[in-house]
Amino acid sequence: MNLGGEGPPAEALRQSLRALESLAGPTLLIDAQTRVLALGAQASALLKGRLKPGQRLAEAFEAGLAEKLRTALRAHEELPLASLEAASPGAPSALRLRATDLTEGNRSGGWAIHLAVVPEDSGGPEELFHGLWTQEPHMRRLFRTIERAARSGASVLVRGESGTGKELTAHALHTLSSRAKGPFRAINCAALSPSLLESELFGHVRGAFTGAVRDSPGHFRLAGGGTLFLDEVAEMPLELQAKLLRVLETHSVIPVGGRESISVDVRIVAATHRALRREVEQGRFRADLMYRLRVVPLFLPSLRERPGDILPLAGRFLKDLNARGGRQVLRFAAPARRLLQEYPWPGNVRELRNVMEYAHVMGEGPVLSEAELPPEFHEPLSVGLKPSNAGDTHRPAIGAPVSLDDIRRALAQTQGNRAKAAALLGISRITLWRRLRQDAGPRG
Ligand SMILES: Nc1ncnc2c1ncn2[C@@H]1O[C@H](COP(=O)(O)OP(=O)(O)OP(=O)(O)O)[C@@H](O)[C@H]1O
Repeated sequence: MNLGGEGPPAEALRQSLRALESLAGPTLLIDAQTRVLALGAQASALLKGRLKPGQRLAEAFEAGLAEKLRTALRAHEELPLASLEAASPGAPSALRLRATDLTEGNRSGGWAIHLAVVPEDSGGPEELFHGLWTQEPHMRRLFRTIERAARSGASVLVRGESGTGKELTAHALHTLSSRAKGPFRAINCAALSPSLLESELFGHVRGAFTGAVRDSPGHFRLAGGGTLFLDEVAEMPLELQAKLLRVLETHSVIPVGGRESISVDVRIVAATHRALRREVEQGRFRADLMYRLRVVPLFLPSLRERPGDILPLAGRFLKDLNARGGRQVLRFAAPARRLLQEYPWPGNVRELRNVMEYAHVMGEGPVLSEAELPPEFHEPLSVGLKPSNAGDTHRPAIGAPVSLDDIRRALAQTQGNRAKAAALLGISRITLWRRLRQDAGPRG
């Protein structure tokens, strides 16, 4: 086994792998080029010796899976980043892969890949948990983690793409906590200008700025005894991050324009679609605040990563729509099922609900056909919505000009929400607005 000159001694590595396997199950380590560095005994047995150190993943798995895996690995997630299912050749079951990025700073460390066998029919028992429905075992395990985190009272950071249920999760954490009788307040840090966000969060005193005609308590005080949900926390400007950290450390706020600090008793649940660790590395987020917020990190998988949930969830939304009267949809036509299953769902469950509403209204009769699905289902993937992978694939390189196409894609992905689209692209709302106006200019 050649691990290169700098690697750990083979025996130490074998021991680490043994330990890893006893904690996380079958595990293998690969380098940045997806070449296998080492396999644990469990992984080796599971793969029936098909994969050997030195081999690339593509040599052991069918081409489609190797490509999917590479795409997921390139996305550079900090937590279990992808569950990829594929028929493992020669076996009646499917293999699920979860990868953890081992990169430290600029030094690419490759990935640890954890393997699990899932039965061909992975549809396990279903569960509806505080508005979140699933039949995916991984999601059900997440629900148990939410229950435990709720009881602990620790700060929770929820990570997931738009529409994956971050706010529902925050609400569940509140409802299941000892603060359930207190208020639940939510604020979207991407939707407000920095000064408005500051006064909305921390409050202001009368006369603090033009228009401040009376004192305002701010969300921290309004959420007293309860939970404050800070959505899209990564979009918070650095100076406000410093102020937020101070509030969390001192348990007190000083309203804008005020002198007195006022004590507050609030549990924070924060959410973001970004990898906070990467934001910290790039100087956009304070490391001390990240550690403060992510005492318990929770990762909500995208709908693409739990394809078994797509059709049952679509069916549930249709049932709700049928119950309103009017059209009664009883089943999907086979091509519609296929399109729903293959679509990348950049807007996740929220988008699925909207698509079902559209189709329910647009069509007639008991069978929902592919023609009733919205236009994006009939465009080639290259011009339609691509999987967003936490939105970051649509973010142009820093300093690169943002094209109108980038803006259109981001707007489609955020269902027309300009603040979120601008945040996704890493530009200000004003720049986004100007760019759209420039485009509209010649036409009127
Ligand atoms: N697992 C799920 N089961 C049923 N409905 C879901 C599920 N996940 C999300 N939804 C639906 O999607 C909607 C959006 O959920 P939520 O607001 O929690 O997402 P979010 O991740 O906070 O989105 P955003 O980041 O865009 O604010 C919910 O109102 C609900 O209808």
